Amino acid sequence: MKIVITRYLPDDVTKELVENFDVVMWEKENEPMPREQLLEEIKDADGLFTNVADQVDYELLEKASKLKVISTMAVGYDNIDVEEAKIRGIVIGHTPGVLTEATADLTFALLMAAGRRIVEGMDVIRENEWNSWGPFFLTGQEIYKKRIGIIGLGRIGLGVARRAKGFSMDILYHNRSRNKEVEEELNATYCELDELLTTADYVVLLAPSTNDTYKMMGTAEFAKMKKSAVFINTSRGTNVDEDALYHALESGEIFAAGLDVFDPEPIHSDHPLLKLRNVTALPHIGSAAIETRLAMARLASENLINGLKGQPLVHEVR
Ligand SMILES: NC(=O)C1=CN([C@@H]2O[C@H](COP(=O)(O)OP(=O)(O)OC[C@H]3O[C@@H](n4cnc5c(N)ncnc54)[C@H](OP(=O)(O)O)[C@@H]3O)[C@@H](O)[C@H]2O)C=CC1
Ligand SMILES: O=CC(=O)O
Repeated sequence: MKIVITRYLPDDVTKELVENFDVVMWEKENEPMPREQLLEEIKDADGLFTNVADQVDYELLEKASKLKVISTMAVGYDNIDVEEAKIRGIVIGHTPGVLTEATADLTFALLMAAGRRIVEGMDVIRENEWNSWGPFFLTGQEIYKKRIGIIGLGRIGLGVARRAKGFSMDILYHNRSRNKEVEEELNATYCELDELLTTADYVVLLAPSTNDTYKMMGTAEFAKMKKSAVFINTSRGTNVDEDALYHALESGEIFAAGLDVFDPEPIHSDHPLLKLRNVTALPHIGSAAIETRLAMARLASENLINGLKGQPLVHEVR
């Protein structure tokens, strides 16, 4: 059987794949296999090892007449046309859990960086704008004992909430359904989105990208937030109306934003949001800790091997 791997992966990750299958692997780690090549290679492939940046869409699936398993090295799978794959009997694997803590770390790092203007501080030094200590120079927002509102308190949201508890923060969350265990463990309070937006000092978005969450943060939502509030998005860029966010940040409707995800990705240095000093932006590195990425790659590999051997995947997208 043939498998296609769309990024270079180290030998210890691919060892078992190479022993079991004919492997076509793109030679670069940080650049995608060109779309034309992927569309060609997929024609006689049984398995695909992919990630958040490849579009596994109708066009690709139409060409993939032998494809049996799609394994993504990610928890989110909004880049895959799941419905179309299911119609074709293709199973899909993903990597929940192993990336939870690293992504929660990065989310909290962004929260602290945006709230306390950390990157802006470094820019000030680099640009020789540090003249003296000033009473209100680079003043940000406190974090300790402030209120955090988490939209989408699942695995990663829970990790963020646990970190917030360490900072004695008051924790609000909004999901479609309540999680009583989390409420007990963290003394977290469930509330409607409106209450979360109007009262939280830090609004953290961690819901998946779905039809329901598409641009769920827009003009009306940012207008409800406090002027001193900080918005953090480590979910997906599609969940946010970026024009509305730009306006809210530029006009001072909200204090700052910390963003790891954009729509589309990658963004370039001329992106309007990057012109704002109150934006801390990262290139989609939520799970980018070395141990985490290795665990994700190994899990994605296991999913692929199991699927092609006709065994249950460790984590199947249902
Ligand atoms: N920046 C990065 O590098 C990374 C980003 N991610 C993103 O984080 C997302 C979350 O991952 P993870 O925590 O593992 O996923 P989970 O499925 O564990 O959590 C998602 C949570 O979102 C809630 N949710 C779903 N739909 C809505 C909605 N319409 N409104 C409010 N809440 C909603 C769900 O609760 P309920 O069903 O009750 O609504 C659930 O608790 C991923 O889908 C991915 O997009 C993940 C890893 C790394
Ligand atoms: O964005 C990353 C993911 O794992 O989902």
